[in-house]
Amino acid sequence: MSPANEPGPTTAAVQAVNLVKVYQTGGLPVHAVRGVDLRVDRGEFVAIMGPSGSGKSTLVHMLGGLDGRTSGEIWVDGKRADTLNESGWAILRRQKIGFVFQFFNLVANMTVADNVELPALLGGSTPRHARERREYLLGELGLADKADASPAQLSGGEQQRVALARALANQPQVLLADEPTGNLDSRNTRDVLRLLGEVHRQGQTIVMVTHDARVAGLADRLVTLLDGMIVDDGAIAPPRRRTKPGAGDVVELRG
Ligand SMILES: Nc1ncnc2c1ncn2[C@@H]1O[C@H](COP(=O)(O)OP(=O)(O)OP(=O)(O)O)[C@@H](O)[C@H]1O
Repeated sequence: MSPANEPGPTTAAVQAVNLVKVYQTGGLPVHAVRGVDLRVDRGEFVAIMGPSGSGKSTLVHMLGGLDGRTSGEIWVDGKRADTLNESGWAILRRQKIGFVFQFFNLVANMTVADNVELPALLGGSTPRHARERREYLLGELGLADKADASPAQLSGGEQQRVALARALANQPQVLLADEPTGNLDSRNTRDVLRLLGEVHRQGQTIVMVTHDARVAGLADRLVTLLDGMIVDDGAIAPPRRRTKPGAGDVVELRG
């Protein structure tokens, strides 16, 4: 293990050490993640790419304790996390981790505003701070006028943006995002990317799975998975010409 990957009370927001996941399906093992070492420092924005089935979702689920590991270590904010039980993970998630996944799991009988404010309140924010944060996030995502709606009254793309606002409500130590723009049209994708860029500039650590090179181009660093292993890990060069992201944008690797 390289010194940069040594676990412990470091500056890492989240870290995997020799992380392995083997699913057992009908007696046949599926090696989804095969010994991944990944350290994400505070304030970094890491995009994870790779072909379908390469283990991207499994990796980020394990980093957030949503999927158990087969072996290896997970560290969150300098503390060992893989040894936690379910309730330990639940507390850690509430305090330190924000999630945006393809299934948004908004609470159906609560308004959009309450859905977004809840994690901040559970994390100890004052009601005023939770409301201000919610107003900021929904405003940035073009959803200010939906605050009093219920999730069922929203489109899929709107629900996805509410899920992002909820994940960021608590200013988590790390945001884990799995295809956060997966269901969005280009205008809504722009809103989401603008917000991710902005919270990143404010210091938010982000680990994001994406299939879209334009979305990955927003990150500082691109990690590529293949067959459950990291095959490339390098900094992303900023675009030479600062223009709006477009279909023809090329992501350059310095790695
Ligand atoms: N619950 C499960 N049970 C059994 N096998 C699984 C399970 N979840 C994922 N797998 C398998 O693990 C491997 C990695 O899957 P994973 O979803 O992590 O890939 P991915 O890179 O995120 O793919 P995609 O880009 O299609 O979302 C695949 O072979 C998949 O079939």
